[in-house]
Amino acid sequence: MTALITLENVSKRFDRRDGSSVAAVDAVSLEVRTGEVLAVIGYSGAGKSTLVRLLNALEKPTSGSVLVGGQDLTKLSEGELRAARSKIGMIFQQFNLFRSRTVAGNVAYPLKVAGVGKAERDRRTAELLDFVGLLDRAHSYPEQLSGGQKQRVGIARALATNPPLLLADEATSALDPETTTEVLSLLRRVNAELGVTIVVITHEMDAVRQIADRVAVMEDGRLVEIGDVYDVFSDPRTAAAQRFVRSATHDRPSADTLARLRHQHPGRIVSVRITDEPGLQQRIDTAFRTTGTTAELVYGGVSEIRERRTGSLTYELTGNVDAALEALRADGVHADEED
Ligand SMILES: Nc1ncnc2c1ncn2[C@@H]1O[C@H](COP(=O)(O)OP(=O)(O)OP(=O)(O)O)[C@@H](O)[C@H]1O
Repeated sequence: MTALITLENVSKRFDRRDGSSVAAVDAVSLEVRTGEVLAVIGYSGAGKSTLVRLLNALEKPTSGSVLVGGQDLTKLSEGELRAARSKIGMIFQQFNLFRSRTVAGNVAYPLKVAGVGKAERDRRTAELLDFVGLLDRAHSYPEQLSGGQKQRVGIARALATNPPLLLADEATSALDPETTTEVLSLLRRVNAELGVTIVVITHEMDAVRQIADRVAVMEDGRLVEIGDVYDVFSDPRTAAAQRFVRSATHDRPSADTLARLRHQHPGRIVSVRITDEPGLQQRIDTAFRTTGTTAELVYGGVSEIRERRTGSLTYELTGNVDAALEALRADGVHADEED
């Protein structure tokens, strides 16, 4: 798969008032593949917004290069940058719609700026509003719309000039969970039906789970983990990714739940990772049976990511628990004793 965006060893430092400086983005190398949905996650201050501003050339890196569609953004003149930016659609948390323009006026605006004639503008605007399901609201004003509808207008407007790339900066953070799901499924259609590559910046792991093909985890300006969303969810490698996954999946007991489980169950509490490997349940049962261990299922959850099974089951084990754990691990089953 070819790369639409390549970041090579990109850093962005900002000077602070006290004379020190902060690396908002610190030596990040990253490829965004043509046609994928890549989610970039991280807590507040991790450097996500700065990364987006580097991708659309609103910031220049202190060092490193940013290639979009083979063009090094750091080497372009201001005129060339404007042209490059017009090939990148953007949507925002606060929608950033023009309040004084109608829905159709908002969507047509980038076409007007690009010098597209009225007839073609009207045709394209209607086509986009139809795509996002808002044709009947063409003459409404933004303030007459719900948050989800506003974001759908934002998406239509971002796509007006047919950009191959869409950047979504916290695009669902102001929406309730149900509306979030609607907007995310629209973005999935934008990707699948229009072939637009999408970079989603978010602190919401649930959004990642619903939309992304791959996920990149940022912490203190650095890219600490990147992988297929299934792999990162089912086997997060770094502490930062583990924290995020825990926040979105509730298949492992929380500290409170664990305390209660311990109170009710005197045996040892062990969580086993569930993946989509065939025959996994049978292998788990065999490890318990052959070691004479009694297993009582006390907690757990199994769900799907990208149509693949993932989750965790927590057992109270009594009997020869050490031998059971050894048998599980020897068979490649990931088992953690809860501490
Ligand atoms: N223009 C700036 N001047 C000085 N420091 C900045 C500037 N922009 C960002 N920073 C600093 O860089 C770091 C990363 O900020 P950034 O906004 O990119 O993080 P973020 O992950 O997007 O966080 P949030 O979700 O809160 O926006 C922070 O420490 C921030 O204070």
